[in-house]
Amino acid sequence: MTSIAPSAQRERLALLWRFARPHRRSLLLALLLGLGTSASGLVSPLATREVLGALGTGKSLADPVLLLLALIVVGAAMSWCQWLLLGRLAEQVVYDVREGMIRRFLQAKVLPLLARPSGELVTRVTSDSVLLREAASSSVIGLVNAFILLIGTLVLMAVLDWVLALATVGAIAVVTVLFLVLMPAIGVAQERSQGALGELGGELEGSLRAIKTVKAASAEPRQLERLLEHARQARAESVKAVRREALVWTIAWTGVETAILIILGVGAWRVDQGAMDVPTLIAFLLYAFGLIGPVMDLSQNVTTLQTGLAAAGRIAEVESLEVEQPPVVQGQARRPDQEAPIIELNAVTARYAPGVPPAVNHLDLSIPARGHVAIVGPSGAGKTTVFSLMLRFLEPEHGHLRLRGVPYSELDPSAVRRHLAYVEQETPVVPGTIRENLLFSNPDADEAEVADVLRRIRLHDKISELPEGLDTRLGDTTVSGGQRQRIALARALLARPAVLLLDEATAQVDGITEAAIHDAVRRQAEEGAVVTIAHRLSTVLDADEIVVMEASHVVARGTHPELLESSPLYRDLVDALRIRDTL
Ligand SMILES: Nc1ncnc2c1ncn2[C@@H]1O[C@H](COP(=O)(O)OP(=O)(O)OP(=O)(O)O)[C@@H](O)[C@H]1O
Repeated sequence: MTSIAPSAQRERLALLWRFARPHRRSLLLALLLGLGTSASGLVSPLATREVLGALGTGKSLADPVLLLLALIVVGAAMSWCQWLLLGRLAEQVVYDVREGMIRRFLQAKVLPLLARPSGELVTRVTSDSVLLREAASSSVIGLVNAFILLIGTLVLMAVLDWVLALATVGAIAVVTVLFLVLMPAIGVAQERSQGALGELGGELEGSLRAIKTVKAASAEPRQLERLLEHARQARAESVKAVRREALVWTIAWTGVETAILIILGVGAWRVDQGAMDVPTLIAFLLYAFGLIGPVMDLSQNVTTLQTGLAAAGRIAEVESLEVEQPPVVQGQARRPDQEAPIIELNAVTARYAPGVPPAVNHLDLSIPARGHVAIVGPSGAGKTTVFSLMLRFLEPEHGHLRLRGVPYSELDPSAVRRHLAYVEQETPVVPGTIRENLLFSNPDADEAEVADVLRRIRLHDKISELPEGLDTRLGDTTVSGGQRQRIALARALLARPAVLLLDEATAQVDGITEAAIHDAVRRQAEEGAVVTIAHRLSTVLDADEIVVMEASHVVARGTHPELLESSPLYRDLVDALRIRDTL
């Protein structure tokens, strides 16, 4: 039988407690209410005995009957309050867990985050958090409550008749041992099921994003099979958990039934012997039936706790995502040097994982505060890596980057990024309207600025024609690739960046988009710095300096005419661009 290591169990219990701890006052109150409800339940059989004992003796029944009624009302009121309290608390726990995970995602280092399927991460926020809900709130209370109720019932049973009580304890001890043996496997199966569900989420999200490719490749049946395989795995593991749960429940139920039968048999014998009266036997039987509640509660809550522990493990994994750290600066922070290049890379070496070849190697690059630097090079040369370094998605292994002379290591990642605007090659739109997309990097830009930038990228008329104008909602497919690029460029320009980083699309763009990008780059280069990863001849020709990269090194730099003279690789690249541009 597979089981979770006890140390991991303890860690997860500690984690569960961490989620519950901020609410310990509410938990304590809920526990007290639960105990109150249980106490009123425990007194009821004794009051019943009084009622039964008074029968035929001529004593008034009013007092014990009123007591019984009062116990029922008070018990019900306390149980209602506890329900509300725990329900609210459970939702708060779910919210806290979700908030923690969402924060972690947004603060995490970019590349490790991107390395994980996003759909899989989403399921941790949406579904694992729900599984934690009951575990971190009602199940703990339920366990304590049921345990106390169980002990209380057994004590009162012992007060009534210790021989019968001993027989009951024997039956319960057998059930408890079976419980402890069977329980951990439920947690394992639950965790595997949640894991398979997470993988399904990741794969499904990827498949939906690439749905055009899936259909164009007529790969629906294969993709369906892959997706359903994950769903089947989730089902198989859940069925395993259900089988265990069914066994546990059946054992619990049979244990209680057996205990009742034993009580009935032994009790009848003791009444027959004159060692016990009938009202006491009835009260005892009421307690025995009353045991069903706590025993079932115990098994239910232990199951919930196991599920919660499995979810806590998956949630804890999210916490292992490294976050971007602010720098540790000793002494006075260095002041920017206005004369220094806006960005400088000195002897920078970086790799994506230990042991793999460096993606850039001993790289020197200086970006002046004004002008346009184009980076060209064959695929895999390291061009995008240079951008990732500038944006601090990747940290160098050796060497330094500087922003206006201040080492990156002394700056907060967000302080660096405030000076940069980045237009990705795929130019994703963010969820929301065109306006929200445009104002994404500078929410304070006013209407006039927005209109000016839209004119510059030749989208003003197009957007004005839309019935909802700037408030039109954008989806990945509602705008053309060229329009998406222009929106992304407008978003970057509105941020009024010191450096515009533009990763040009490799796909053909329409004439309007090409001209719009060209004009925007030229104008931006007059006011600030532009660095492009150039895939178009017009962009290369426009650059003040061209940097040629090959196999993680800079192999040549200069102007277009200089490089045509000096660099055979550059000549080949330009020929390839020329051929592509004329296609
Ligand atoms: N996230 C990543 N994880 C691991 N390796 C990566 C990652 N991104 C890039 N690489 C590797 O680093 C090297 C440089 O890649 P980079 O993306 O910088 O090249 P590029 O010149 O931009 O190529 P392209 O023009 O095809 O985009 C390649 O060998 C690539 O396989």
